[in-house]
Amino acid sequence: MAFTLLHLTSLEQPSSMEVGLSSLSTPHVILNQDELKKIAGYKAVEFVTSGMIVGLGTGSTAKHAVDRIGELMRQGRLKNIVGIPTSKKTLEQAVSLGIPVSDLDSYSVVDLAIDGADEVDPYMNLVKGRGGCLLREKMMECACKKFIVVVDESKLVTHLGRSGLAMPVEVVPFCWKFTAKRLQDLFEDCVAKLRTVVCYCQDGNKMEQPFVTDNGNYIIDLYFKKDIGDLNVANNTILKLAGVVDHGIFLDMATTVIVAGKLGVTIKNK
Ligand SMILES: O=C(CO)[C@H](O)[C@H](O)COP(=O)(O)O
Repeated sequence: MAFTLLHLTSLEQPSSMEVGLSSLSTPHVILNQDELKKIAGYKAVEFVTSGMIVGLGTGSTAKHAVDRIGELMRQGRLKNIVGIPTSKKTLEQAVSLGIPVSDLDSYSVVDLAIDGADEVDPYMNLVKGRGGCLLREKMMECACKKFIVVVDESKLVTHLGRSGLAMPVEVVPFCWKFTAKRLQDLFEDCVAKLRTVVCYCQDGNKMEQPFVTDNGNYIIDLYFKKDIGDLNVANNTILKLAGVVDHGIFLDMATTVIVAGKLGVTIKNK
């Protein structure tokens, strides 16, 4: 794997960030997490060239990349792009920006995908799906020649699953409690929880409902108290369980990881 460290000031910056970045020459300027996400997202778009089929990821970091593609298309600096969105939300964003969109049925090979991640380990393995779009993301990212992951430095971990945060698994709604129990039993000291969202009823009362993915499925979030061990074993064991559609462990898929941190941008290639 090769590393490149760029200083933030060496990036071509969006106008809205000019104030924050031009003052980077002054010590002690601290960029917030969203500014770092934007820097990573914009940097990835430098790898997009006219005529490409581009996988459009989902989440607050990927959103910046999609915005930037739209901006460059409006300016005529990128032409003939076709976007393959990984969620209904990204589809809406792309359409609103005037980016032509299609799907994997029409384009089974994607030139380049840009997407965020929840965790990135030193081998460029990922946890994805805390935004709930892991299945479409995995389908698209399996089909792409290059997969650029864009993150701020808070997403870097030494080992996936140790953060104490969720490892998402998409399951069919049918007997989801049964599947959740079986998932929990696969690992020592693991807690499986159905992901829910709070809705407001007409009478103003709050109600908790299962989070439903774009594919009509539920998400079971796994929380590990102990190391999940060999990632390939975890990957296969979870996938084998009937009722599981897919999970958020993305092994050996990223070809480039762009990390925006307080000291600069790191680009890591496979
Ligand atoms: O996998 C994802 C959505 O399913 C996102 O890429 C991941 O959750 C990172 O999101 P963000 O960029 O908002 O931190």
